Amino acid sequence: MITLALAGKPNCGKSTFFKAATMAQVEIANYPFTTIDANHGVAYVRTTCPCKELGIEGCTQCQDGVRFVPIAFIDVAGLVPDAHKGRGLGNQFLDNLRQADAILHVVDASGATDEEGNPVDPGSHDPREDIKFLGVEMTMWVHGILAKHWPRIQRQAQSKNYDIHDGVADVLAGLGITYEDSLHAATELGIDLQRSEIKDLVPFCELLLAKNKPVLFVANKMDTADKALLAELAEMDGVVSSAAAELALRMAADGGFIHYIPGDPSFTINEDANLSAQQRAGLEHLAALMAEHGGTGVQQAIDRTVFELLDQIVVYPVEDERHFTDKQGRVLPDAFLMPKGSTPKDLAFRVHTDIGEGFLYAVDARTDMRIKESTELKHGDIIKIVSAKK
Ligand SMILES: Nc1nc2c(ncn2[C@@H]2O[C@H](COP(=O)(O)OP(=O)(O)OP(=O)(O)O)[C@@H](O)[C@H]2O)c(=O)[nH]1
Ligand SMILES: [Mg+2]
Repeated sequence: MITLALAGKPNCGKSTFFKAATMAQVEIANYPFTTIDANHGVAYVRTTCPCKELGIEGCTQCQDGVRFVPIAFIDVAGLVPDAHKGRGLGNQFLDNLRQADAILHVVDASGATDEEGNPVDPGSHDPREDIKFLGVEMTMWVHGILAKHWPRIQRQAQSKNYDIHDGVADVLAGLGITYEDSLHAATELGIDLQRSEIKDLVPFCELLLAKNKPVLFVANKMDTADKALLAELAEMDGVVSSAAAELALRMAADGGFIHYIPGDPSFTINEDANLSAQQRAGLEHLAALMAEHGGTGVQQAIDRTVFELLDQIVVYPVEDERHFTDKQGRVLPDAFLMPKGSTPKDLAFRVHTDIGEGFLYAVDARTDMRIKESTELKHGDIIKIVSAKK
């Protein structure tokens, strides 16, 4: 499963974002290091369910044609500058980022927390200062891991059957870094690792990370941020969000007060909702905020990370290609996230190793035509796999 992690300095709203996205019970408070042990949960990527477009009745897998595909989500303890040297609560939290395919870097755009995450008057800290540090911490953490092993790797790489890139891949495998990643990064930088001193390998580590842990910048607390500053942050190719607003909306929807599908630009108040004047005013305030920004940004941040940074598509395997169902008659029962460039055979293996091994051919359910095993699947494809193994 695709795994995303939330990272950033303490008190910027990571757990609020996590709670809104997963509806898990987690601790949220206005002081640094509220979260110590990482929270793990399930969040969802939003996509359009093909059932509407195809006019298929009886889909129970989507809400009004909006389909949510699960991903794993991790909320990590706050990081402070020099965390890689053990500052703050140390670098063990960087370790939690290992499992993540991509990172959402949450920044408190309201400037209401200093660089250590302590509450300060809104606007008294410049959030632009918080943007760079995560990349620096992550790079220096990877550099630290490599440094620990560097003399041994260089020594071993003098032997014939052990290349220096094998050494890099061995110690950084936990981060998903491979032999090819190391080779490509060294080639791109024009460096010979065998002759490099570890102190000169910071750009190498930075490049390895850029390729393996893409980061989306999330300017959170937009509800209390300075408008001009927010516009500037939005220009930096990130997503502007209010995790607190999203959490309030999801709780209100859960309580039956409003109709809101996560990621929608607006919501409607249910007519029979018994709301106090204060609750109604709160919802009106949220509606105005969403109208200004086109939504709360929480779902948008997750979707952009998965579809743009990680280049995923959603594919629907079915067993009955005429009715778009499984054998039990359930409409579009599964939705799989797969990297762009995946083929029907990759999908077969994703369904089950046996199905992959017995792969015979695939049928595009929309056209009812056979497709080649090497055909590149498209976002929204509905595919029947025919396999010798059942
Ligand atoms: N105004 C506003 N406040 C927010 C928003 N998101 C979170 N907060 C507040 O920011 C404070 C910190 O929120 P948390 O979610 O605990 O932050 P965190 O990043 O998990 O903090 P640590 O676990 O300490 O690293 C709380 O008082 C939240 O209510 C937001 O979108 N807008
Ligand atoms: Mg937290």
